[in-house]
Amino acid sequence: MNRRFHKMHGLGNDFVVVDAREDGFAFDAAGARAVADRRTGVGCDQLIVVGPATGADVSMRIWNADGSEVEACGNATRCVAALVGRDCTIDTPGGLLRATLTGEGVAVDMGAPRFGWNEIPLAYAMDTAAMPVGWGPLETPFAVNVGNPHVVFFVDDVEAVPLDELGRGIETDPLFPERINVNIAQVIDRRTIRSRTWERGVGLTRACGTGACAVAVAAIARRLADGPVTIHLPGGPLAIDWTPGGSILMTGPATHVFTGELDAELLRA
Ligand SMILES: N[C@@H](CCC[C@H](N)C(=O)O)C(=O)O
Repeated sequence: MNRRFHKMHGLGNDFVVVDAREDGFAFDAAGARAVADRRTGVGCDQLIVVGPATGADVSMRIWNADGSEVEACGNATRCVAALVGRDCTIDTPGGLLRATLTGEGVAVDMGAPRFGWNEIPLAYAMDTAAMPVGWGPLETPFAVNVGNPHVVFFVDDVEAVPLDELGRGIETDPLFPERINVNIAQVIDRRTIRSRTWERGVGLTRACGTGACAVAVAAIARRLADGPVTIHLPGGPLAIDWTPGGSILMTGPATHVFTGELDAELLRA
């Protein structure tokens, strides 16, 4: 039997969203890879399954294009709220999130960031606010877990960094036992930052919502910026607010692109 899906975007971060609130249908790694494959499947950065929940309005599961199941996806969280069509709570593997529909998009309370080396996680103890490590021109990153693991490198010009060449080596470095999302950030002024992300399990994407949260937290914690900060990603801007000790608030658009059907063959992958 074919299954309906929604192609949705969060600033060009590209999702296949399956609404399984009625039957709780789920994928496995092979099924997720088959759907995400841009040659033989539908193609997406992440496969998202919205399911029933206890203690929340809905649940959300997230698979990267390589089939890895992960804890958080900021851009897809806004898409799920837009699909639900009202303010809602969303149970994710990274924690319970609250989403509010605004006039122009969706605001999500992404919870409090975590900074402990074993909470990122890293393979061994070190200062996560200025890690004494480097890969080529990228040095001394800030590490933070915003539901999923990120490092942020501050650079002079995000366009000048060959993130396509450096990303995979950093993502898979043994220093990161669960791999890592890699962000580069250029501070324009205290309320404006440009950023690009190499996503764990995907590669370069047009936008990464949790990446934008990580960049804003890193910039505010290093006293390079003040919240609220606008993070300019290749796919467009996201507003992020955070006060040390508090939760991260992410506000941005969620776009419904089209509705389609997953071929039954793909579901048997
Ligand atoms: N696109 C996402 C992040 C998706 C998960 C990430 N690749 C990971 O492996 O943690 C976002 O908008 O946050």
